[in-house]
Amino acid sequence: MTATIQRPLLVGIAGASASGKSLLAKTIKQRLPIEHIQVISEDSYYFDQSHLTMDEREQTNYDHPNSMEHDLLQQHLEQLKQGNSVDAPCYDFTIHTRKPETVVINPTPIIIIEGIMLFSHKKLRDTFDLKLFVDTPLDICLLRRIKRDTVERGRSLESVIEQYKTTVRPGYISFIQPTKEYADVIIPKGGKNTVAIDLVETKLKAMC
Ligand SMILES: Nc1ncnc2c1ncn2[C@@H]1O[C@H](COP(=O)(O)OP(=O)(O)O)[C@@H](O)[C@H]1O
Ligand SMILES: Nc1ccn([C@@H]2O[C@H](COP(=O)(O)O)[C@@H](O)[C@H]2O)c(=O)n1
Repeated sequence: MTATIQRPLLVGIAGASASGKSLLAKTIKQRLPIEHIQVISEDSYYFDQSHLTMDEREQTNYDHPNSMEHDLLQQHLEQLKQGNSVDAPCYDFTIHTRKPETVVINPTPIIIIEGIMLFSHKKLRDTFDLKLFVDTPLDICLLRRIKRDTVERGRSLESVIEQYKTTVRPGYISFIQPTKEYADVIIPKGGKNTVAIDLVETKLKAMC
């Protein structure tokens, strides 16, 4: 593997919210030389809502594909594939919109993109060289999400439960679960499945 590879290899990791996508991406990243791999989150591509009031932002369905700027993400991945840098948005979950600043992403030999609806957009889906789906039971995801969203995303327990019932669970059933069929590999236990991570590591090293 060399750091001068021209065309980055794009790995997509999809699955339910709090299924363990980020942990899986982080664990794979730790297996490879730091300068060869980076992780991008689909969450950064939620639409900017700075023109809306906080009340209006709270009404948005964040588990519907229309809440994400997938065309921009796809264009950015295409530019990275061609060896160009991109200016990626930064997202703030506590205020449901993008931060004013952007971040420069430079191409690396391997780029992992993780997010719930990555495989729901055909053109975006077709951009990936390897597609992984983290398959975690929804009750486990809910327990993890309650903990994470109250601790890290500034949410109350009541708001997490209400959002889960109205949009998160229905969104998973309508838009995320059906995309499992597009995955090359379905991974139970996510970031703690060392057998699957060993296999992905071997595959990535062979593909670069
Ligand atoms: N296999 C696992 N076992 C136990 N906890 C896990 C596991 N995978 C993830 N977690 C924890 O669950 C929470 C959500 O995981 P995360 O990777 O952020 O999910 P996602 O990126 O799919 O939303 C985090 O606190 C993470 O540490
Ligand atoms: N302003 C927002 C934007 C998104 N969400 C929720 O985030 C989930 C996706 O992110 P994961 O890291 O959990 O994969 C998604 O289920 C949205 O409901 C939000 O609550 N607020």
